[in-house]
Order: sequence, then structure tokens, then C-alpha cells
Amino acid sequence: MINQLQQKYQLSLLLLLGVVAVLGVLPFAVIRYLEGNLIAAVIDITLVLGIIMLVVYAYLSLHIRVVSIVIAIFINTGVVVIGSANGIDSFLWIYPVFVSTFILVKPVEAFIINTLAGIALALLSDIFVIVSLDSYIISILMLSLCSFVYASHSAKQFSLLETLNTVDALTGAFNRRAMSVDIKAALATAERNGGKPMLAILDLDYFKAINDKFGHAVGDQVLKDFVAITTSQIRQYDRLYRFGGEEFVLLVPQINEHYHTFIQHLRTAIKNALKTPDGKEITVSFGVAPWLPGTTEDSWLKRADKALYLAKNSGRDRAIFSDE
Ligand SMILES: Nc1nc2c(ncn2[C@@H]2O[C@H](COP(=O)(O)OP(=O)(O)OP(=O)(O)O)[C@@H](O)[C@H]2O)c(=O)[nH]1
Repeated sequence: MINQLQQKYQLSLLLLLGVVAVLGVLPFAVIRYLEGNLIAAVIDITLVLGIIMLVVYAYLSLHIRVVSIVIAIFINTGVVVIGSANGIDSFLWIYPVFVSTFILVKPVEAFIINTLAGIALALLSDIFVIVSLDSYIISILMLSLCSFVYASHSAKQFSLLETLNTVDALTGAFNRRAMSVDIKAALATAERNGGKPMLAILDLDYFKAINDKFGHAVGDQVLKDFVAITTSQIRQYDRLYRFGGEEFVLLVPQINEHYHTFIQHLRTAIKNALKTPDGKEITVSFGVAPWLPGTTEDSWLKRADKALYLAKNSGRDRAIFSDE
């Protein structure tokens, strides 16, 4: 989910860069050719074609991160080559290329790539007889530093946006939107690779009575405690989502033959740790549905919900498995 948002954003930036490369660099290639500067024209054309091909590949393959890194290295290499081959006019391209690098890759990576390109250009170019080396170093350093600060700030804002978009504000569990995306991904992986994921709906027992007796604020705290306890018991790639109210969904991407034991252990661990303010244990009912071939998001949730209904109706504080 998080990555999807970022991927779409990064892909739109790549497409924009492709357009800028065509509109911004192609006319120069033609001008260089008409001026008789064949080497510069060939380098410009190579740069434009290279960027177009990489952007198209990113669009088709969705290997956006890798392609972004390749393009960043490609345009920095290009600016070093053309800057040292063609003198001051092409040398000035280092400034837009440096800023583009920060759009393409992570701030630290951009800073490293830019520094290497900046040093290479300083060593290879012969324009420092007319341009002050000090001014060059200070101006590209200032540009990189400003871009670094701006790119780092944007990355932080992006991460905040992702959190707001995928996390339930009260409990910190993932929200339904994230759940739906992750379920679809788990189903696709299971169909393709033959793994076996599992989905369970976890519902706190007699939660209304806790609200009624201790108030809504205590009820809220119980929900937060439930998420903290459950999250501490599950593995790194297992995910907990707030389905609504006091109902949560647990998605386990890969189960083995011991998954009944895992669920019973989790249920007991929650019961032992989750308490009302007067120390009484709070129990949870589970409806568990391991993946079966042909499962859809809807049928998976329905099977888990049916199992949960049975768990509630047969006394609560238990797990019912839909494969039984
Ligand atoms: N404090 C608090 N209460 C909530 C929240 N969302 C839903 N609830 C309450 O959760 C309660 C759910 O009640 P019921 O659906 O009857 O479930 P229950 O009392 O747990 O009964 P069983 O599930 O049958 O064991 C309702 O009183 C809702 O008002 C929330 O965000 N905070």
C-alpha cells in the first residue's frame, strides 16, 4: 500500500523527466548538429534516447526504483562527458542535472552521486581557466545542500502521509484501506507461488459492557492495549488491521502445519495480558480462515466471519477454524 503510493508518485516524476529531456535537450542536439559539432550532438541524442528508453522500461516493468537509480547515474555521467567535451555551454547543464538527481533517488544517494560527478567534472574539464574553481565548488555544494534539505523534508512528509493513509488513528493498527490492498496482494502471491496465507477476525468479547461500566476512554485504552499486545505476539510480516469498532483482522502471509497452536497461543497471550481497570481478564473470539484455492477477498472475509459467529455463539473466548 505504502509503496504503491510512492511508486505512482515516482513514476509520474519519471514520465515528467522524460518529457523534460525530450523538450529540453533535443533542441540542443539539433543546434549542435547544425553548428557542425557532431560529437556534442551525438552525446545529446544518446542522453535523450537513453532517458526515453529507461522511462518506458520503468513504465512497463514497474521496476521504478532501480530505473530511477540507473537514470540518475546515467544523466550524471552524461553531464560529465558533455561538460568536459563541449566546454562552458554544456558544462552549465550540471545544475539542472544535480537537482534532477534529488528528484530521482534518496537524498543521501543523490548527494553521493552528485559529489562524484562534481569531482569528475572538476578533474576532466578544462574550463577552469575561465571559471573560478572556488565558485564552481561553492555553487554546486550550495545547490546540493539546498536540494538535500528540500528532498529530506519531502521524504518525511511523504512518510507522514503514508502513515495517515494506512493507519488507524486510535489504535495504530493498519486500517481497512491497507487491509484490502494487502489481502489482494496475499491472494495474488498465493495463487502464483503456491504459498498458504491465513486470515483471522479477532473480536473482543463483551466490549460494550467495558464501555458501559468504565466509560469510553477506558474502552479506547483497552483497544490500544489489545493492539499493542497482539502486535508484540505476531511475527514481522504478520499484520493487524482495525476492521471496525472492536473487530480486527490478522493477516498471516505464510502458515505452516502448526497454525492452530499459533492461534491458540496468541489467544491465551492476549487473555493473560489484556485486563479491565479492576483486573478482570478480557477475552477475544477468533474466526480463522486459512487460504484455499479460488479464495477471493470477499469469500475469505465471509469464511472468517462465519467462523467468528460460531465462536461467539458457542460461548466466546475461543477460536473456530473454517477448515474444520
Ligand atoms: N471505546 C470505544 N468503543 C467503541 C469503539 N468502536 C466501537 N465501540 C463500541 O464497541 C461496542 C461493541 O458492542 P457489541 O457489538 O455489542 O459487541 P460486544 O459487546 O463486544 O459483544 P460481543 O462481540 O458479542 O461479545 C459498542 O458499544 C460500540 O459503541 C471505539 O473506538 N472506542
